[in-house]
Amino acid sequence: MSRHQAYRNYDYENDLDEFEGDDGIEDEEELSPEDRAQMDVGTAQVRTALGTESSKVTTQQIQEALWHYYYDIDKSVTYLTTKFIVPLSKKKGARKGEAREQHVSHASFFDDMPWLNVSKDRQTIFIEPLRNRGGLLGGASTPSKMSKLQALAAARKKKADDQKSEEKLRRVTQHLGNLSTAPELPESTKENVRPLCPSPGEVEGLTGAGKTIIPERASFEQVQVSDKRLQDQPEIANQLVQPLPVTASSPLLVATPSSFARALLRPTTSSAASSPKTYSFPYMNVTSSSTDAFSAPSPDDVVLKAQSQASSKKAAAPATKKKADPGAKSAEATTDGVNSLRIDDAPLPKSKNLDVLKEFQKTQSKKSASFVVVGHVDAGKSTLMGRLLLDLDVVDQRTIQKYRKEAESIGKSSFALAWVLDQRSEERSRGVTIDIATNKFETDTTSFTILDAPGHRDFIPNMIAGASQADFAILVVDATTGAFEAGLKGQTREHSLLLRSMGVSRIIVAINKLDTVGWSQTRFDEISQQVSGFLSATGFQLKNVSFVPVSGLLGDNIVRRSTDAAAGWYDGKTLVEELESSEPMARALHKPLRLTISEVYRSTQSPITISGRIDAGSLQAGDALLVQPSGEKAYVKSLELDQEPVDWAVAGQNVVIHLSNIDPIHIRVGDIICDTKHPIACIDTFTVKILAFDILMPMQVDVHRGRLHAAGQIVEMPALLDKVKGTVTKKKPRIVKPGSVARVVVKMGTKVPLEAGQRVVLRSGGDTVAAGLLE
Ligand SMILES: Nc1nc2c(ncn2[C@@H]2O[C@H](COP(=O)(O)OP(=O)(O)OP(=O)(O)O)[C@@H](O)[C@H]2O)c(=O)[nH]1
Repeated sequence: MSRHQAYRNYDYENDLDEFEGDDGIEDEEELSPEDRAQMDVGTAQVRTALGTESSKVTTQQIQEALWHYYYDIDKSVTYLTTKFIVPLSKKKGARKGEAREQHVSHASFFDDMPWLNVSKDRQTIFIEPLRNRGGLLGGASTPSKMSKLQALAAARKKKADDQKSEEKLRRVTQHLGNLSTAPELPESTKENVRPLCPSPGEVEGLTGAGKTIIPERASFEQVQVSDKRLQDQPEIANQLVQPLPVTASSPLLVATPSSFARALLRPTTSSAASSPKTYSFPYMNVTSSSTDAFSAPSPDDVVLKAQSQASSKKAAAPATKKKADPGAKSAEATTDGVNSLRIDDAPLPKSKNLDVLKEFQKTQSKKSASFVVVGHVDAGKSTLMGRLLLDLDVVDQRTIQKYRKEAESIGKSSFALAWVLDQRSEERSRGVTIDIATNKFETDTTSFTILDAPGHRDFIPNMIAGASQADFAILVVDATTGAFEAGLKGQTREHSLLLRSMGVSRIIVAINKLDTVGWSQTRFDEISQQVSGFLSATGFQLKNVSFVPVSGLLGDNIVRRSTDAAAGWYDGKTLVEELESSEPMARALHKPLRLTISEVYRSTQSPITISGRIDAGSLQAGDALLVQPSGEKAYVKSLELDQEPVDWAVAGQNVVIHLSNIDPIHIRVGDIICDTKHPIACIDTFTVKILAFDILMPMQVDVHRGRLHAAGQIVEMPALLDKVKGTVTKKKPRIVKPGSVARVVVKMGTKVPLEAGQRVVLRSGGDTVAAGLLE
């Protein structure tokens, strides 16, 4: 028996309390006789598997591995080998390598290179020259000795040369000291570093005597040597101005500019008349208009500013308030400008600036409600909803005939009604609902949204998504002999638990397929009784639970009363009547906007269209929204309710929103759309008060909230709580048993948009292990 199985079979009520809690928990766990026997057998098996290497590990190490891997011999052997045996041999290998490295020399390094194996007779032999190279033209190797006369002449020449160059250097240094391209600076600022590019003003200021004047639009030929002292000493002047071969008297001889030069350096406007063939560098041709180029807003800035002003009057109000502080205003304007910059150039949608809640109160003629249809696989959920839509004329008979023909062709004629909801080809070919299917219908009093959930256990996450959008639920139970019992052990039970955990309190139990049991009242009563007991144990109040005997396939007691004589014993409400008498949940109209995206797609109205139920708050066309976790802003281009364009929508409504000014990469199913001023936070650790459906311990879990699901881990279990009062009954339990309420801390792999008051479901290994409320 594995330890997990042992946990399941544990007598929690009697024994677990001793096991849990602070006291004595940290003590070493005693092995049971069963564990001890298994440990001994395992140890022997591991030693056999390790063979000669088994001497390298101790019995304690083997037993720790066995305990850790739940007596899995293979895993334990792999662990021991990698941890204790292979590293040793690796280390040995490493030491050998080190030793070898010490003996490696540069010469021996290339030993085995084939191109070094050249036979001796083919190797080049370098022969030393017999005597030193000679002097010029191969003359004597040492220079011949100078005569006394030659030496005297050479010494004089050298002295004269030295004197000449010293004098030259002195004069150049003196004149360099006098030269400056800048006006005299006050002493205090002389140390300051000059900017590399003087401003036009500075250039204009260089007019004092003794300065080389470079007028604002100086051309090569206009550069003149104006320093008198330099003019007096043309030799030095020539040396100084060599890079610009210009003299005061001679005009600069210039070649005709090439067409490339003409294109690149257009003729200067000022000198064009006097010297049309001269060109200036663009940066010397600075005009006041070009220096001011960025002082005024660009045409783009003007357009963006106008758009952002038009988009929201609300935004304009705080801006006017800030008039008193011009500094703050300009800072604000800059921030606004930056914020309004978008890659998408589409104009922002216009807003009618409606008071949405007032509008809602005015037009509240019909209730709107969403319900989720849940139950065990093949209980007949889709068929029941198909029938409902057919009998309410939402779907016409011709469509059903078409479906029937198509379904017949693949041998699934009984699924024709289910195909009204099951639209995917995979769902139709498998005869199984995979994802939530939505549809709408209206009665005299209410506008309903159907959320048809899949029954198969593999698609529980989709069922959770459906339940999170619903005001109430229809639990479909298959009355066929044996099917109900199977369902109660399966998803009838799990779905009910999930509904309760998701905050759904009203359930209509449709006891379906009663045609297969001849409309047996006994069967109906038996099922009603069992389901009542089970639901009340789950936490539902029986006043919120009602039972209707139906046949989805034949349409009895759904929209019309059953005409079957065998069903005459039932005089209660039809399914539709039960739906109409169900009150939708209270709407969080005054809270900040929250909408969980259930679909993202491209539509004719917009490349990014989303749909989902507004959990809280309201929105209208033109509104700015924030998408979390991407943190990107989007705008509501237009809205649809029940496939009709509308100006606004409120909490509780399933809405289609056509978005603009956002890249589709920033939006995914499961993301939250929220108010830009009161955004939902993205967190990676949260505390949740949960009801455990299975044994909980620090473990990996999948966290589900609506369409969002992400990997996480229970990292702490701070307390067990009293189910009714919520008070702490035990601190730091090591495990939480099924049916207990506890406070646990979950750490997520990534940050996700979650906030206090939201309901989450924890799943592990394909099972729902807990559900609860974020604290
Ligand atoms: N006899 C009889 N058969 C029914 C009735 N309702 C549904 N069925 C049959 O039950 C089968 C399953 O029906 P579905 O509507 O696909 O069941 P489901 O609960 O939606 O299935 P999943 O969504 O895949 O869990 C089909 O063959 C239906 O024809 C009914 O009232 N009477």
